[in-house]
Amino acid sequence: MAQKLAAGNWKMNGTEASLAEIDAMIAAYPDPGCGVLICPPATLLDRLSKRVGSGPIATGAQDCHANASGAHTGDISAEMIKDAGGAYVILGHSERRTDHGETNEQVNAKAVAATGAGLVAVVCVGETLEQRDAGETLDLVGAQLAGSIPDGISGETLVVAYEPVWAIGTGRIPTIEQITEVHDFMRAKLTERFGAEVGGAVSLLYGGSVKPSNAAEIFAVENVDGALVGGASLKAADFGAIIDALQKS
Ligand SMILES: O=C[C@H](O)COP(=O)(O)O
Repeated sequence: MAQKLAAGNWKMNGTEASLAEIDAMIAAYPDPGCGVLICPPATLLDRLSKRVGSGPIATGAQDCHANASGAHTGDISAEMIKDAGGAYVILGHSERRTDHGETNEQVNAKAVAATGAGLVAVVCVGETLEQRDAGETLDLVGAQLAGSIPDGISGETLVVAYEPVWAIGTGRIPTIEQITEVHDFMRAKLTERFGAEVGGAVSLLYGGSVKPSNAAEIFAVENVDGALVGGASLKAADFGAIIDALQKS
């Protein structure tokens, strides 16, 4: 059975002062009944990891290089993330695929590096509005899953996030039927490739304009095991309300 996970992606937001939001969240949810993950910018990962200690909040990074070390200015490796206290790394986010031209093959290599270093890879997939309007969503998501996820993963080493590009930061979410269709499809594809045990154990997150006001209906979808939250993860009150909705789902 897949773990319920509320994951916050702070993107390129946050300084020392932002860590106070985490204190507020720990105080409000000392024992959340679901997994909670925060992926701050790399500059805060070590500080945040020390702040949350061995408590219920896990930390992670937003990207890693496929190599363990070397001449790659500006990049960080999976080993460095682990060393900074991170347990997860987001890979193939649409903002990386768009801003940095990341391909499925590169995401796959990064996932190999991440899991090899003992991290959980949070692999992101999702269509643009043009692709949805052209009826290409399932083909695109299927190709991203096939290309970005390496062989040999398990429910303990992989999380998949479905994030329609047109829903990210726009306040617009797909219909519940559309979310259901894609999540059922992803579960079926993972099961087909990795078998029922692994396919059923991979947490499938929905991401894109998740807020306290829409979280409960999204979490009611059978194959939605949680959310990858951007903007609403920056404020303890909003992210806390999303955690609360996930606990109750
Ligand atoms: O990684 C998170 C997603 O891109 C969603 O961002 P958002 O919640 O701000 O729409």
